[in-house]
Amino acid sequence: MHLCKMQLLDGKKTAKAILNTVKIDVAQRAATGKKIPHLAAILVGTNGASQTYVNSKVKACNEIGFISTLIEYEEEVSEMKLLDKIQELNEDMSVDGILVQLPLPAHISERKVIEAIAASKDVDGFHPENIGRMIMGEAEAFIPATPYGIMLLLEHNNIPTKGKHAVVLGRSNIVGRPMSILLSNNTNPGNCTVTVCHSRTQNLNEICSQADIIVAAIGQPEFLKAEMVKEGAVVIDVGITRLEDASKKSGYRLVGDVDFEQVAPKCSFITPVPGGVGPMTIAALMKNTYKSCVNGD
Ligand SMILES: Nc1nc2c(c(=O)[nH]1)N[C@@H](CN(C=O)c1ccc(C(=O)N[C@@H](CCC(=O)O)C(=O)O)cc1)CN2
Repeated sequence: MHLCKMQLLDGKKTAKAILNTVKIDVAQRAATGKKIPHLAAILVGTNGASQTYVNSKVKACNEIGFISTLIEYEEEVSEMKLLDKIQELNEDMSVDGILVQLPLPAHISERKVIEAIAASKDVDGFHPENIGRMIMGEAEAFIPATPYGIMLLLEHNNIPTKGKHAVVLGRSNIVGRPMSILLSNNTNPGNCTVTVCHSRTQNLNEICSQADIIVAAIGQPEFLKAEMVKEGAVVIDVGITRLEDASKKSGYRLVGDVDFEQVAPKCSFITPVPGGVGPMTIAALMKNTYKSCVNGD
């Protein structure tokens, strides 16, 4: 028997509400003759998931009144050509935000590309300058979109975090590491005691089962099982894997890092996949782009 009633943390609904407030702010800017936010997105290759995510970003821009420019390159594009384009966008005063969709093909250095983007236009928040500013708790920092989206999701749904033990599964630069910093900050949401777990962690089940909040970001479908979760925990699922499924029109189904069927009945709150963290990532990116535009006023 489960003691608590599980509630879905609806990322789609929360993202819509956030995007609506940004849309109102953009309309106000337009009415007063101020600059409209402009996002430039670069997509390399034909990875289906990356195409879906970039298209969602362009669609979100259109819906809230941003200007968007989509720049597409073939898989074989040279690193130099990509870096030249980034330089051009850095110098283009009409552009407020630049993102390069990840992952990139193996012949292109993601690090070089990220560092080539002007920190002031790095709305993905991946540039070392923004990471440093985030660690220092500086308000000017652009926070990486997925962890920022999760913080917004916790905030908008009034999830208590102060003093809680949060376990972050995964130590990637774009999710796990920044997530652990944001949750430990002296903010609301925040003020958690954070444990970061990874592939070398010992006693993982024991650590997870002590967590009040679990953020699963390891990219292994249905990794988090019921026996690893404490009754009443808050579970945030960052994973999105496409598994072949001939019964679906798309030919695949989306699966998170959490075994939702098993885990959900034990949780106080849990994010679904799809419709959880994904839409919040887009909403956070739009907020960063808006902020960049306002910074230029
Ligand atoms: N430059 C970046 N690259 C990548 C990032 C990023 O933040 N910046 N994060 C991920 C992918 N990502 C954003 O780009 C992303 C992932 C998922 C979603 C999303 O809305 N997912 C939907 C399902 C969509 C589907 O049908 O597949 C959902 O969860 O409901 C948006 C953005 C890696 N790369």
